[in-house]
Parts: sequence; structure tokens; C-alpha cells
Amino acid sequence: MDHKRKSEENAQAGRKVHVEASWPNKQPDEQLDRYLLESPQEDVTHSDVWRVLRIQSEFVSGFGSLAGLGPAVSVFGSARTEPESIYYKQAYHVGQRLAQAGAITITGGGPGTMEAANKGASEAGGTSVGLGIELPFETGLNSWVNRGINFRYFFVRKTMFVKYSQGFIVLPGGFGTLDELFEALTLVQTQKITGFPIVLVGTEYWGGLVGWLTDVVAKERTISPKDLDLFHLTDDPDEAVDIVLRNMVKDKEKKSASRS
Ligand SMILES: CC(C)=CCNc1ncnc2c1ncn2[C@@H]1O[C@H](COP(=O)(O)O)[C@@H](O)[C@H]1O
Repeated sequence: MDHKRKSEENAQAGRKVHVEASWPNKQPDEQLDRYLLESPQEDVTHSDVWRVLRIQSEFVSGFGSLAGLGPAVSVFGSARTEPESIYYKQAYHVGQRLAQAGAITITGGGPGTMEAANKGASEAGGTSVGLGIELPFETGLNSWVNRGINFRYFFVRKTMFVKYSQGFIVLPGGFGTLDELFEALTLVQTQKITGFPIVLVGTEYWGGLVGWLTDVVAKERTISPKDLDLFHLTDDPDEAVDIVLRNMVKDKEKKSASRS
């Protein structure tokens, strides 16, 4: 996928891409997230203290940019999914359906499944958010993001997905996707977030993991058997969208009832 060419085409077509750096004076080759996670050495201990202020500022600018975003759903999946893949088509469909329903699509702003969901949302006239991450192999935001923010710290960015969406739809993916999935599951399990639907799309892909969670993890009681109800599993992207949209309506009704 030639992203540069796509960006130029988008620019010519007049598509507006609003990108905000979450930290001013951004130096793309500086991998702050990596430095932060390195073991402390005598001479860098003090810079860790300053780093806290940078992290704080990334939270502040993320919250500032996304405040009042509106109803949104985060869509996750592999950065490596090819456009010919069924998962790419499904993610596109998810983005499209969300936009048609007036919901915002949030992704990691990268290639593959993220690009597909952003493309579906953007082509259906919806708000297509990309929460990009600075990586050593810079890929940049995909061309279908029409509201983009760049982050340096994965953990700051992950907070934004949870805080500004009302559900997760998770297509097949690798470590990044699994990280996002399990963070959400842990937050729901520990009731840090409530009424938050998590839908896995792709029974063949996720079946092994779900089987292991059921036959080993729940059986060994390292999770409660009822924790298996914290997520849905489907092959149908429409069903995935319906689950999160239904939950959004329920949530809205609950909030307005508690106000009256
Ligand atoms: C080709 C390649 C690896 C590009 C990396 N470019 C990326 N850009 C933005 N978010 C990403 C990227 N890689 C991983 N992520 C994050 O991790 C998830 C995908 O990771 P994975 O490919 O399943 O493990 C995404 O939902 C996203 O939030």
C-alpha cells in the first residue's frame, strides 16, 4: 500500500485530515516510550522525573483533543491485514456501518485492519479517528483518518481508546491487538469500566484462544467461569456492530433515567 500516494490523492480530493501532535516540538526519531521503559541508570534517573511531565502533557493534550467526541467505537486488528483479506473487508464494513449509525470509528490509525475500518467510516461520511503511535519504523497515520492524534506512549494512547469509546470490536490481530483486548477485558473484569461490550470477530481465528480460556484458564480457576461472558464471539461484522450499538442505546437510556 503506497500511503504517500494515497495521502496525495486525498489531498487532491480535498479530504481534510486533521492531525494533532500530542507533544509540541515532536522529534520523530526520539523513542521516548522506549527510553522510559529501559532499566534506570544512575545518570538518567533524573530525566525520568522530567519524563513524567511529558507523559502528563500527553494525557492533557489527548483529553483536550478528544473531549466531547461523541458516541464512538474502537476497532482493533492486525496492522498486517492485506486489502484482499476477508478481515479487511469486514473491518471496512464495520467502519461503514458505524458511520451510517452516526457513531465514530476510532482505530490505532495504522495500516491493515485499522486502515480498513477508517476507510469504511470515512467513505460513509463518518468521523474516522486515528490514535497513532510513534514507532521506530514510522508508518504514519493511514490516509482515511480524518481526525488524527499522535502519541509517543502506548499506555497513554490505550487510555484514550477506553475513555472515548463505548465498546471494542476486535478483528484478528497479533500482540498489539491482544494487548488491547486483554486490557479491556481486565478493566471490565475488575469493574474499572462497566457496561462495555467487547466483540471478537472471527470464530476460526479466535476459537483456539477462547477454547484455551474455557478449558484451561477457567478450569484452573485463574479466571471465574462467568468472566467468559465478558466478551462476545461472532463471524458476522453486522452482529458485532449491532451488539455495541444496542449497548450504546441502553447506556444512553440508563444515563437519562438517572438524570430525571
Ligand atoms: C506494519 C506495522 C507492524 C505497522 C505498525 N503500525 C502501527 N500503527 C498504529 N498502531 C499499531 C501499529 N502496530 C500495532 N498497532 C496497535 O496494535 C494493534 C495491532 O497490532 P498487531 O498488528 O495486531 O500486533 C492495533 O490495533 C494498534 O492499536
